[in-house]
Amino acid sequence: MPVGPYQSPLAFISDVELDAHHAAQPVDYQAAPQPAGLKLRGVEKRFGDNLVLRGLDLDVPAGQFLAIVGKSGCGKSTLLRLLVGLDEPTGGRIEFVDEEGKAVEPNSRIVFQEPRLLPWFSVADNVAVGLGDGVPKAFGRREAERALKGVQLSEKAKDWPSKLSGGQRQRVALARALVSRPGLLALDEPLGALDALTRIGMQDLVTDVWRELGFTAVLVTHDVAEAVHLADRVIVLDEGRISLDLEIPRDQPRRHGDPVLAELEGRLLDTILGRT
Ligand SMILES: Nc1ncnc2c1ncn2[C@@H]1O[C@H](COP(=O)(O)OP(=O)(O)OP(=O)(O)O)[C@@H](O)[C@H]1O
Repeated sequence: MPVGPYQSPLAFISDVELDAHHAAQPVDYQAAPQPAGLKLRGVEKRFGDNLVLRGLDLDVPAGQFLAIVGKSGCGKSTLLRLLVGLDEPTGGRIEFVDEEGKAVEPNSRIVFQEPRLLPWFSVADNVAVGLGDGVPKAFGRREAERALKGVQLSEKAKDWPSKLSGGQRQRVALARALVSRPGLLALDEPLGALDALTRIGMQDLVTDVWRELGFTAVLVTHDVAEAVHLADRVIVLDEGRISLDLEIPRDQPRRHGDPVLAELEGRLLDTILGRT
């Protein structure tokens, strides 16, 4: 990604879309977080001749944890980008609703597979970037500390990102997304680059922050076990359509290897691989 010598540090983030996305959304940071549910009607996305999403209808209640799985190239990231406003549908509409079904303006954030931290900012300043421009410094510092505490990384606030492990960097990226108390959090394979044990720890952390903060979460993952472990509901995308919509029970603690969850994982895999 080319970064010219005279660009401001924040221009780098604009290049990776993040800040452009944040800057586009004026947010009242003092307001209580308001989970934003989703209402998709006939959502279509076309890139030239390539019709990637073919008229999706989907209702996601405010506060739900939805996971999207499917073969590589089926349109998962494309859908996620539409949900957070990084791109626009070429047909249909996406509406955001509160818990009573009333229309709301969502405060949405996204976490990518790569943490995309600014190497010349401290960990705390990287988190404060998530508040956008124009917030008072003391407020930014306080909120960054709060968000870092939420991802159990308070002791690293003053460090440079280069001193952190991959898992810690991804926790900073999560804190940067959460610092503005989003109503909708999109997660695009956020744990995909982590080793297996770090990944399990991060899965538990994501569950904890989701429970505590109450935002609507939409996770894209290649890992059906991860989808089943984290989400209330998993949808399978296949050639631009939803081929399975599966509710995942939360009536007992979720353990890796649980036979009920394993059966659901099997159904998801069979659907993705066309074995049904
Ligand atoms: N900006 C773009 N311009 C043109 N085509 C695009 C663009 N973004 C995505 N596509 C195409 O849309 C289709 C779906 O891509 P997308 O990244 O959404 O798939 P995915 O399911 O997330 O894949 P993966 O699991 O490999 O990440 C692909 O055919 C891709 O080439």
